[in-house]
Amino acid sequence: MALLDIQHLNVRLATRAGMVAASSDVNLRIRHDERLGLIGETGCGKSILGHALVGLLPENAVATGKIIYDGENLLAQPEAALQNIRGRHIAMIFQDPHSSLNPVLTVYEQLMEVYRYRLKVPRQSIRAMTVHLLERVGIDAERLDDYPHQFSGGMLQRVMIAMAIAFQPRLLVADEITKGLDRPVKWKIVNLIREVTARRSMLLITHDLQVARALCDRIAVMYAGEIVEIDRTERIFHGPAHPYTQGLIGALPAAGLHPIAGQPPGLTRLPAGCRFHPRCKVRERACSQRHPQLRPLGEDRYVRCI
Ligand SMILES: Nc1ncnc2c1ncn2[C@@H]1O[C@H](COP(=O)(O)OP(=O)(O)OP(=O)(O)O)[C@@H](O)[C@H]1O
Ligand code: NI
Repeated sequence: MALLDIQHLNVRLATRAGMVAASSDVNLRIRHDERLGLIGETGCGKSILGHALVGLLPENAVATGKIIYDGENLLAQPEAALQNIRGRHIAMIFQDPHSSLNPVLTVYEQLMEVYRYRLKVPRQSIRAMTVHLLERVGIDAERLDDYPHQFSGGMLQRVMIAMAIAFQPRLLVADEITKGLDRPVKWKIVNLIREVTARRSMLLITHDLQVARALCDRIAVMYAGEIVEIDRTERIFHGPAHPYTQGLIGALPAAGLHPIAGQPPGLTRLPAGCRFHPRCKVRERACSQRHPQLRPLGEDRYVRCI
């Protein structure tokens, strides 16, 4: 059985411009001890999907379908139950440390807040636990009383990782955690993520296909709110089945940097038929008429193409 089973998830966001279809009939399983990548162009709904898993959707969101964890549908749980799951079972590493950390608190004070909120233990033990936690992510104990602005981007990302693993969650949702980092720092963070996810599951949301390749067992490709392909990582890179995935791989430097022509559709006005057909190089007449389903294409392989 999967650790997390997303079934027929639809997320709609009410905006002035109309309803944004951020997730459309998403079916996705995250297995035990698996790192699953989620890739796709900007605005295709990756972060909204990630937030749905931790019960942190924006107020204007309406979600239907099921997110099954431990036999329970998270979408049907009251906030109190979700608070118990968040952090302890499913934790998110947020995109931007600068906006997620409080600038007027030292790193120790922020981590203490994280612990104090959950555990009724004396201050002394919290200090020791915090030192231990920071050591796990490669930060010296002597930096404990520094403020966020005294840390580099890579070090702040380590603090964010520490906060996310503080309660040993079974699933980490990591959203663009290497964004904006210099190359060497980025690969150090990748190695740290590999270490801290050695015996847990992760959904890794990223634009960086090389990072996804280095970390993930399987990759799900999202386009205009839909999953269009799921496969084992190496097959995604060596023999992608969906023309959109082929386009993403073809846009990599190693493949000659050929971007996919055109833009993704706005999520308030989706094209009929296959959502990718206006940009697809191999489209046929039926592609503008029939909306393809995600269908199995061999073991562990799914594609949404006619
Ligand atoms: N709070 C919100 N209210 C209304 N629309 C939103 C809200 N948050 C996101 N959206 C819209 O939902 C869609 C999906 O956004 P999301 O942030 O999930 O995309 P993404 O794939 O994570 O993009 P990126 O790669 O740029 O982070 C976008 O069209 C976005 O404009
Ligand atoms: Ni995002």
